[in-house]
Amino acid sequence: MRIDVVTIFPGYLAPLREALLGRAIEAGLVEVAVHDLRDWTHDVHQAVDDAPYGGGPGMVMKPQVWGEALDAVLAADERPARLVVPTPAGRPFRQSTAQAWAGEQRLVFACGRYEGIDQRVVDEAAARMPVDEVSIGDYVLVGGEVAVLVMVEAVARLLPGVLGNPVSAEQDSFSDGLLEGPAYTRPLTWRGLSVPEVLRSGHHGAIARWRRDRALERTADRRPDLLAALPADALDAADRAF
Ligand SMILES: Nc1cc(-c2ccc3ccn(Cc4ccccn4)c3c2)[nH]n1
Repeated sequence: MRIDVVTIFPGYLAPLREALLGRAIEAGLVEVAVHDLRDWTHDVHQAVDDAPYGGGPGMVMKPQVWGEALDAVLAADERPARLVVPTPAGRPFRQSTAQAWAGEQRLVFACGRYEGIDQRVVDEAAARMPVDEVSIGDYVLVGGEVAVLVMVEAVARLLPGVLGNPVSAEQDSFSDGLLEGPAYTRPLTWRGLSVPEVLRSGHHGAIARWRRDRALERTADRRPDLLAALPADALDAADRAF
């Protein structure tokens, strides 16, 4: 997969080159290119924003600069691309979104700032490629860069070879519709707190049942919406007894 990010703050994307994802890039499992939007300005002030038509607070990012930038970035590789535009007004980005995007050959992320990007950039792009306007949560950030870091990590970890132990991607929180339960490691007792006995019993059936019960308990407590959204056949009799 090739990932391109266009932003006026390229430095914000430096963390993509760290740790697990950095190693995946070095291993050639994923390519990442970060581009400075200002490279496609032509005025001395390198203007990327202007006042909003219709008035209102803040500034809007200019369509001409974005149009030239996206044309150039898309032309740099023949693989078909999906354009992703983070915005507070987007459809929710979920694990299912990450799973769908993990199958793409190419993702191009457009990081807005100010009050966002002129809508015509999205509308014009949508005439020639798939475009997703997505939100990573119900809170307002200052720009799209942090959202891109979140989404790139969620997608990249699903790519073959990126995670050391691929099984864990399948056993993700949300992959079975429930939150993950508590996890423990050594020491057996820490500050007077011990590890639940069952986890040391060696009884794999009992351990699986205990873990499922803790996941159900936590989901009911913290995300009842997820529980309500489970398909009817997702809970077996033992689950219902819980
Ligand atoms: N889940 C999300 C995504 C964002 C996000 C993504 C991109 C941009 C580009 C600019 N802003 C600031 C801004 C503030 C007010 C209204 C519009 N935009 C962004 C915010 N916030 N929260």
